[in-house]
Amino acid sequence: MAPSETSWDRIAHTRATQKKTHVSFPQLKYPSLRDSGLRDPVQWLSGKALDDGAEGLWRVHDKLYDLTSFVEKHPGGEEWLELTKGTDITEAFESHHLNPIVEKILCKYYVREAKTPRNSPFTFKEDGFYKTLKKEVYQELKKNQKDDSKKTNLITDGLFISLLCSSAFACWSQNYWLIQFWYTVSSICLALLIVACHNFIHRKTNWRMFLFNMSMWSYRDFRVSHVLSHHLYTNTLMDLEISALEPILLFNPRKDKPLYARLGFITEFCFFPFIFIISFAKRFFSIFFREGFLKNHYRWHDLLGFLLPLWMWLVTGSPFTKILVTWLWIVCTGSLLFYLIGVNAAHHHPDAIKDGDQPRDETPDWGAHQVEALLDRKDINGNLFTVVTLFGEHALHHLFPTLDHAVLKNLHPLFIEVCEKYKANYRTSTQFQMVIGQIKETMRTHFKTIDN
Ligand code: HEM
Repeated sequence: MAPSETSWDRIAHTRATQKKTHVSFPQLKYPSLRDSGLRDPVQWLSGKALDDGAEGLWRVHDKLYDLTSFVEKHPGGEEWLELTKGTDITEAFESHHLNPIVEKILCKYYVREAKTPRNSPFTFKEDGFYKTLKKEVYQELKKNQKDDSKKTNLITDGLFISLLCSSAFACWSQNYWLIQFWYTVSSICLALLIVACHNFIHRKTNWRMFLFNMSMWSYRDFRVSHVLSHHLYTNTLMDLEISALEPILLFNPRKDKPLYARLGFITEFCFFPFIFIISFAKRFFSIFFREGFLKNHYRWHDLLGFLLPLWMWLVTGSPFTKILVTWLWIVCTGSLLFYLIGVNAAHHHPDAIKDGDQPRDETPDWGAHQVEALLDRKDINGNLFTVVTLFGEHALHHLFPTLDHAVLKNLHPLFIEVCEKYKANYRTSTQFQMVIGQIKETMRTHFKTIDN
């Protein structure tokens, strides 16, 4: 029998304080390296390797595979398998492939059974919500040949060109108000471009994903923090998009949340502007204090962010200081806007399950958990531009991250049908309600039970 509200509150608080297990999933040990060091993607992957029982190989469910000879052949690109060596890739494997042929290919690389239970609460039962939906989506996509993805490409390319033009105008202009105008346009274009690029980062290697680095952040890091962590373990203790912001911003409910964290919806305005630059600095300085970082994690595309000031200088010939100041303003304002869009998009609302809340099931279906951990915004989902630039169609995007955002709306009727069949807890909201929800969520200290 489920514990009453008071007993859940007490149990959850004890688990949260002891930090030995997850609060919502006590069968899992507290993630190694979660609360120490840089809280960056490399550390997250190292901690996961310690906990996953993959024995230096790749784990899928309870089997270990040696994919060394497959890495270069992987149609989705080498990077995914290179990054995840030594970890459990079950969630990534299940959610990134619709075509059942991948399971046959995987069999060829089987080595042995894993010795420990999986370090994840999620299940993928053949007749469960996610696998059923996946099979139906695969059939639906085969029927529906209309390819709208060109529109997403156009939106992304348009934002990139607008960023180049407006940043140059911001340097060219002499009039104070014109400078302010073009700088604002440029910052908005940068923030929206970075969100739009995220559509491409989830997929096989492609040139548009590199545009993400115009922010000074790294798409490679984002592949870990967003694609492999946030998307696969949404709102759990393994979600790096939550732990990386701690202890300044604490989205998971905790009884002992300090006042500064409860006021996170205000303090976030002070540090969101610097996250793009800080992310660049973290990667750059890691070269000097992390063994092997230069060879294993630093790449030529880490320098792409400097193309924007170089472009501004080449086309306008403005003095160095003017270029530097204008560019830094654009990057910092872009960072603020990007993060404000992100934290108000789907997950940070009291109705979305977080670690600490009582789960309906301690071993939930992965897809059902995704639906439970977010709210879709109906006013954003109606238009492709807002979907692409404001993280719209969030539920379907989480469930099928490799599909272009333009395709998702066609899958909605089928998605709702399967949600109803499996009683998945799909909810919608509006952008305004999400902003209010984010404020409440930063202040939330109580643990929700399944009845409230
Ligand atoms: C970390 C785990 C993995 C990730 C994140 C990943 C990611 C991806 C991505 C993004 C694509 C491109 C999908 C598309 O454009 O539609 C892809 C395709 C593919 N991957 Fe993986 N992959 C992973 C592991 C594996 C494994 C273990 C295998 C098999 C041994 C595999 C086999 C394939 C195949 C065959 C395709 C082409 C599928 C098709 O075209 O229908 N992947 N993968």
